[in-house]
Formats: sequence, structure tokens, C-alpha cells
Amino acid sequence: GTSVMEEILARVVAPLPSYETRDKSPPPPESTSLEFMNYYRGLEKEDKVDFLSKLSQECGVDHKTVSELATKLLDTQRRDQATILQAEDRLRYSLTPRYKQLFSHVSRVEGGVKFLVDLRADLLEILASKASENPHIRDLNGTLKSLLSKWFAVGLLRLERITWQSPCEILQKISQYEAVHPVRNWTDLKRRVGPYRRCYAFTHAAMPGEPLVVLHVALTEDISDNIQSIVREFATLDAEEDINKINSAIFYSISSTQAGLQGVELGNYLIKRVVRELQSEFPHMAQFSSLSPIPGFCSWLQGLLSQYRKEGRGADLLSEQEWSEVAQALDSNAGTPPVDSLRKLIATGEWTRSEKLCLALEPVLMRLCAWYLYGEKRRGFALNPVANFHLQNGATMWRINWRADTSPRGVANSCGIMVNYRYFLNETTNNSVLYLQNKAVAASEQVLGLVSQFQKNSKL
Ligand SMILES: CC(C)(COP(=O)(O)OP(=O)(O)O)[C@@H](O)C(=O)NCCC(N)=O
Repeated sequence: GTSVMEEILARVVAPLPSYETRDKSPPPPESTSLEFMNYYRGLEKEDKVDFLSKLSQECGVDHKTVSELATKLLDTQRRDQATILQAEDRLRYSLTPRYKQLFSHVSRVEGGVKFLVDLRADLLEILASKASENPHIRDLNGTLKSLLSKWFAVGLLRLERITWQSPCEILQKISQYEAVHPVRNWTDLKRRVGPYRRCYAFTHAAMPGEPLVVLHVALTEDISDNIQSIVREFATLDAEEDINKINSAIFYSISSTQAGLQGVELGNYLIKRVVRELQSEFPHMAQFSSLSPIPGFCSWLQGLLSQYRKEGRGADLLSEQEWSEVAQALDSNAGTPPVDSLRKLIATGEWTRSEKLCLALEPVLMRLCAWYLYGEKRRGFALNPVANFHLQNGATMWRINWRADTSPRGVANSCGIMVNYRYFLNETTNNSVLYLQNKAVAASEQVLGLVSQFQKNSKL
């Protein structure tokens, strides 16, 4: 019950030491941290919400002391610098939430950091599901994220190359965590760490044996325009790598494995670190690009089609010529309104079986996809999460590829289209700043051309 929670919190979360003794007070015994961890682990999901809510509200900042010290600071404004700095430092210290000290103590016991990573995952779930309206929970999450960002700073991470000689438990995790192109069997896994492939992960001493974020790379001659040649094809016969065939690095899958480290930007750091690693192994390597899925394009398109149908604006999405080609390819009876039949086709993926339909739909779907990636926004940033990730890293939306993923999932998610986000190494820093500050999307001529076709067509 809640009284037990209050009793635990009162015992486990030490009060903030006084300003004078702030550097002298000894940390609580490890047993206190372990008790906190065990108690929390034993809670049911819904009790965790209650407990974290109490922790954030009752073990945070002493607001009364803060306002007293803020007033004192205002009173010293006409005093000498030393007195003002002293008053500021007292105020700063009083803004330390008690739970921040608790987290620091927990981080020093065995398994404490991993415990806090998982606790933050619970916090993110509570915030996402709005399971609690308590405003203090946001502060709790912010404090924990800033601690984790320090503990998992890129300088403290270890880059590990995963090969067929890596321990089974790591290979098993790599296979289990692969979120983008699921590993099907041992042969498939062996292929992904074999010739013309690289697999890298960041690990951290506080979480031994746990790959925090995993990047899969294909070493190719040119920038890949389809995923089949990377994950489907038979294993190459030659065991070694012919260096002359390696000019490009294609990032075809990246996954972070710890939900609690969201926002710590591990994926971004890993890509940058792997680029440097590959440049030292292949000094002549000149092209670095992703080959990325476009999750959400089909559902966005279905929404657009139903909206346009409702508004009787189907004609805006396809030209007369294109509608008639679709109707012809369907040799549909004039009855079914074309927008409905198009929606059904997309929903079932039927259209990929007809060459005529593919030809008729290619220009349409390509320009709609270009607009979805380049034009559709959420709070000013790219609506598509993968686009937003690579654009934040400073990549350029470089090439949209037709029939790049012909798997059922690829057709169902994005009409089989994939996109290359290209890393022009001397432009990423600048692109990233322009994207984050001005929401400017770096895009190639091909992409901009498709976008302007969409705009001309839809008289946007
Ligand atoms: C794309 C990923 C790796 C970005 O992670 P990261 O760089 O740590 O960003 P963030 O989670 O710190 O915002 C992450 O969002 C992820 O694993 N997404 C699901 C799989 C995918 N590649 O879309």
C-alpha cells in the first residue's frame, strides 16, 4: 500500500545534506540502494506508476528552501561579487532533487546502472501512455536522462566489431535485437557478419555483454538501391573481400536495444564512430549512405486517399492520364470510383503482381513518397521517424528507390520503396545544425524533382 511506499522512500531516499556538509556527508550504505532496487523490482506495473509518482513528488526539490534562497539572492544583488556567487551556489545546490543523489548512489552498486536504464524505460512508458498526470514525473525523467547521458558519453563507450568468432551470447543478442530486417536463421546471421559485411555495437563496462546499439553495414562498389542484394542473396562464394569492389559503406540496419537510453543519441554516435573505423580500414572509401525503410508511408497514403476522396479531389493526386492508365490496367468496370480501387490495391499489395499497374503507379507513388518524406512534418521536423533520425545526424535525403524492398513487409509498409540517406562527411555538421535550428531538409536534385512534381500535380 501507499504507507509502505512512503515508509520505504523515507528510509531509502536520504535527505539532501546541508549546504555546509554537502561534500563531507558519507553516502548511505550499499544495502540501502540494494533495498530500493529490490523493492522496486518487486512492484507490479501499476504500483510502479504510483511509486515513481511519489518518488518524483516527495523526494524531489525542497521548494520552500528554493524560494527562500531565491529571495536571498535578490537581496544580495547590490553586494560584492563573492557574496552574490555564494548566494547563487546555495540556490543551485538547493535545486538538487533528493532522488538525484539516490540515483548516484544506486549507480555505484553492481547492476545499478542497468537498473536505472530500465527504470527510465518505465518512466518513458508512463509519460507516453499518460498513465500519470503528475508534472514531477517529467522532472524525474529529465534528471535521470541527464545522468545517463553523462554515464553513457561516447568517450566511455566501447566499439565492438561482431564477427562469426564473437561469443554465441552476443551473436544471439544481435539476432534477437535486429529490428529492421529480422534475422531468419544461422545462415542469415553468418552472412551478416561475413565477407563484405560489418556489424558493430557499442558496449559499456556497466552493462557487460549487452550491445547498447547495433549497426549493420554492407561494403559495396556503389550505393545500394535495393535490400534484396544485401539480405536476400545467396552467400558470396569468396571468403575474402576484394578491396577493389569496396568503395561504399551501406548502413542497412540500426537498432538501439535499451529503451531507457532513448534520447541519448547512441545511434548517431555509433554511425559517426563506424565511419571513422571504416575510413581507417579502407582509406579510399568515399561513399557512406544508409539504405532505409520508410515505415508509415502506406498508412499515410491511405489516409491521404480517403481524405481526397471525401473532398472529391482524387483528380489532384493523379493526372487524368494516370487515372485512365490505372483504370485500364485494372480493366475495371467504370463503376468503382478510381480512388477506392487504388486504396484497395495499395492495401492488398495486389498491384505489384501486374507489370502494367507497376508501370502506371511508379511515377505516382514515387512523388507521393517524396512528399511524405520531405514535406510531411510533425512540429516542424520530418514526420517519418527514420528520416528525422538521419536528418538530425546531418545526412542528405539523397535517393528514393523504386522496387527496393519487394518483400511482403516492404510492399505493405512502403509500397516497396526505400531511401538512401547519404552522409557527405564534410556537410553533416552543417546540415545537422540547419535541420535542428531552421528545420531545413538537405535533399538531392532527384528528391527535389519528385517533390516539385507532387506540388505541380496537387496544386499545393
Ligand atoms: C534509429 C534508432 C537506432 C536511433 O537511436 P538513437 O540514435 O539512440 O536515437 P535516440 O533514441 O537517442 O533518439 C532508434 O530509434 C531505433 O532503434 N529505432 C527502431 C529501429 C529503426 N532503425 O528504426
